[in-house]
Amino acid sequence: MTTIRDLTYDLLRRHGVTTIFGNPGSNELPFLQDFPSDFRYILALHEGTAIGMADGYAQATGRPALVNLHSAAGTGNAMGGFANAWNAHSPLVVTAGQQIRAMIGMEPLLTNIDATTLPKPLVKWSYEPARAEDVPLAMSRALHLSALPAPGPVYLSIPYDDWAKPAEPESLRLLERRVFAAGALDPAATAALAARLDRSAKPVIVLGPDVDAARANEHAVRLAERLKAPVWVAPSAPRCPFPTTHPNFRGLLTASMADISRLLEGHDLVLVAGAPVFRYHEYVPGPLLPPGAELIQITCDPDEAARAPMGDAVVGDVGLILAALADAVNEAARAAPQPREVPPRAAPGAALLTAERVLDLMDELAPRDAIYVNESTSTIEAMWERMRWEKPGSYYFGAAGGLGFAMPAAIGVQLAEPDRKVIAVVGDGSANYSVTALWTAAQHEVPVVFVIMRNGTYGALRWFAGMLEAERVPGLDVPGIDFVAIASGYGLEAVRVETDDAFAAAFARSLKAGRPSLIEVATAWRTP
Ligand SMILES: Cc1ncc(Cn2c(C)c(CCOP(=O)(O)OP(=O)(O)O)sc2=O)c(N)n1
Ligand SMILES: [Ca+2]
Repeated sequence: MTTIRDLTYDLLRRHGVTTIFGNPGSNELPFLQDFPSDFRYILALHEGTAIGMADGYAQATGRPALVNLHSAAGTGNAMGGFANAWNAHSPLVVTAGQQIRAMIGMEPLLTNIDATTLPKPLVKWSYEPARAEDVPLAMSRALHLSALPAPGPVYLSIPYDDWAKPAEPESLRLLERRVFAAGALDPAATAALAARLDRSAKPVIVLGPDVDAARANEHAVRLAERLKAPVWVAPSAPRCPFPTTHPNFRGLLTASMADISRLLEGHDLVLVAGAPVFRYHEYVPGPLLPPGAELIQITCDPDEAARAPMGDAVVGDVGLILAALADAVNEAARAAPQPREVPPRAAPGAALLTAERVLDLMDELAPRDAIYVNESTSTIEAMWERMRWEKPGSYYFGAAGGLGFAMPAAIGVQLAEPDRKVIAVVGDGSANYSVTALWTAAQHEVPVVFVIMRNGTYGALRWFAGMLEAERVPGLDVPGIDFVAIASGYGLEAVRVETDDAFAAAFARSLKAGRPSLIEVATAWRTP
């Protein structure tokens, strides 16, 4: 007899989902029992870590990742991770164990009350099957839906007595299903779009995370080079869609209406690909576009297209559309953009290391194809100015700005990219939100280099307090945290450094160690 559990694991195998991230409770044990030897379970000590690892893994593999949480409490602990995954278009299948069907009505302990409401609106679909026999179809639907455009997290609440029930023979058909999304523009639409770009006197390209998710960076380069157009990265960037060393690269757009229009001033056509229009952050009112500018957005997300406050939009496969446009546009007659001004390397030997000096040392010492998972929130701008990211999948940041992403996501990314070095750059405030990730890294020997930038304060909030003229705000300092002791407590090798030579030596050691390690580096706080 094929049980619901047997068929579910077969479905997961067919989708290549053989890694399960999770933190179990009694409701989850029947799903996990007789755990198949061709699967691996990555235990997180907190559900925020579990979903963060799954998010990093899903984004780096480009395939659905499964995270199994404990009923309502586990789901609640993961909600910050849902926010990041939702904004990142991350294909996550999140399951939570539900109480036994015979008791749910009495709401005993561990009942996930109104389970499907809990994760909304941060999921594409949320479901608790009416019958045990419906679980395989629900899992099949969840796996397909999480990956179909726009990708995103889905949630299943499954009563724990369902797993041992027999699967209906007809549900075995689910194993054969293949679901593909089309998504290229028809030739006429491509030609019309290309013609509009060719007619533009001064086009500019703004790229978002879905270009990197589609691994379409090279098509964006070809299009920018043929159009001889400068390229900005869309604001609040959770990924790097264009080589920062390319002469057309201009940098990360500041995340306010007024600043974006100022930076794009003089352009008559703004082509946005793979990003919402726009993921603003600070409120600095101003024109949504510079005078005389038109905007065209290419997005995989119908809602992004529908909610944009200006311009035209095309919904489709971002990679296919960029590739077709790069083939269709003419070689522009104008001069190619001149390379941007890159800040000089920070001076060595300062009494207290500047963040810029740490970033420069990492950029110089790390392999060129290293991957940075960032949560040092006051140094984002400096990273985009200084770091040389050239390959797809070189940078990740929590897409909803929800802290607690980087440390676990770095583990997920490293599991997905064993041949590239993953470096988590985390502020001494952010490092506390999913600090349990250090234990999982140690237990599974995932060789992430965790760099904790210790400036003793919530730096980004200090900047915001200034911008918002919010004076005399409490709770902005985080002094006296000993990350070396914390890391050692979780079984991780760790070192504290105060000088650039000591940092360089420790960082070089960590890069070669082949096992996880943490470096706590004291940096001078300064307003970005
Ligand atoms: C889950 C969560 N809680 C709180 C915040 C608010 N927050 C907080 C608390 C920040 C300070 C982070 O400080 P840090 O030490 O990690 O980095 P910097 O000192 O470089 O800013 S930035 C920010 O948006 C958040 N984004 N996400
Ligand atoms: Ca800090």
